Amino acid sequence: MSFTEELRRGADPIYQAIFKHPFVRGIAEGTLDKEQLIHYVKQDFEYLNAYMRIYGIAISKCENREHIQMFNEQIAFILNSEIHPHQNFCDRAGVTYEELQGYPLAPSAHHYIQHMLTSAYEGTLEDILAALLPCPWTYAEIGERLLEEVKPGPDHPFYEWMQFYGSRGAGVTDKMRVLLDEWAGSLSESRKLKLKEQYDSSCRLEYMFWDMAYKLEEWPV
Ligand SMILES: Cc1ncc(CN)c(N)n1
Repeated sequence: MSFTEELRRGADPIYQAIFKHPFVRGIAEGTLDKEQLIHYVKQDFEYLNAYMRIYGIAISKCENREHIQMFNEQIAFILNSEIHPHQNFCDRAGVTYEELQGYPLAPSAHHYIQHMLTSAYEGTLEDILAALLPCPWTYAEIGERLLEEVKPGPDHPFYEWMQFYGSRGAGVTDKMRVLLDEWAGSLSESRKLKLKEQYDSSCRLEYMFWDMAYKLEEWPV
């Protein structure tokens, strides 16, 4: 079993909890409230901004152009393509995308971003990949499962969202996995354990991000 297969297997209980989360079920059933969609997009716009900055930090640690190009392509993907699922939620909520931009982070989004930033500033490229990987991996699996289960037509309120994440194949997930498996091959068991902690924390924070959007989480004071 490859290192990233081990990571995925170890985090399976978290993946299963994500698949059952009421926000994810609400996408499948088309039952999310306007406020929940708006809260998600406000937070995810900032999350993806941070994610691109972390790619930038990763680029600063790359030793060759092939790896720089990979991270660069992923920044372009977020800027040019990952606006579509946000637009789907905005259309359903009856708001413009622009009016949901520039809001402060809610606690769980803040925690997730700080976790990735710590990996990026204190760690190596392996640490960064381990912390970043659950983002594309969980969404690809959610999208594939929802397409398979719901078989949505264009009249489903979240048709574009499901198509976007469910029909891209493994894409960026596979690219990151190939690199992480290659690099992990020469690491000690204790370093691999540290990477597993990075990965598991991001999986848990993916769950918390959905929960934050569903419950309209804000700072209590
Ligand atoms: C929190 C989060 N995680 C993952 C993704 C999918 N790139 C996202 N848009 N937002």
